[in-house]
Amino acid sequence: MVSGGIPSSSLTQKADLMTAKPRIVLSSDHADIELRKTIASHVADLGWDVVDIGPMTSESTHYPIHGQAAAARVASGDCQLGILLCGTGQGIMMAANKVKGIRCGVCSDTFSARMIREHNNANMLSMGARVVGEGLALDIVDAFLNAQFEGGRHATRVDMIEAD
Ligand SMILES: O=C[C@H](O)[C@H](O)[C@H](O)COP(=O)(O)O
Repeated sequence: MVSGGIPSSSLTQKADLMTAKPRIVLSSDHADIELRKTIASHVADLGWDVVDIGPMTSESTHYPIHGQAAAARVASGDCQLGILLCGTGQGIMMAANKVKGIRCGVCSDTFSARMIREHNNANMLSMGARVVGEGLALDIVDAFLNAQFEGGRHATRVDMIEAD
């Protein structure tokens, strides 16, 4: 079927793009998979397409595996943003930041969560599941998701981070 010279398949693809939800990847180690599931539900309620790559059990695991797997989803463009959890948020953040194109910060407060996007154009947020409680974690997530990169002088600095 052709409408106005444009194949209907193209129109469908365009409509899909216009209605597509932004996608976010979540991962953690074993420190608190329940908090990760709570965050996943919260972020889905905010309208995000949530890709929760686990782990799905609390069996002891290694945070570099999960941090780098999630980071790869962001670096590839499959997901726009990512949220990570481990005991402190530190180890999984370090692992994620080894992936080129990833700017991940650990946050225990909402001000930092806003600023890592406004100034640092962070594309991943990490939190310590043994540091923050559920209420604060959700506030931190909201602050991160609601903030926008300001560009300008901050873009110059982020470009310096990204330079080889
Ligand atoms: O930065 C590392 C994270 O906090 C880990 O979640 C933590 O080291 C795991 O410790 P454990 O194996 O004693 O649960």
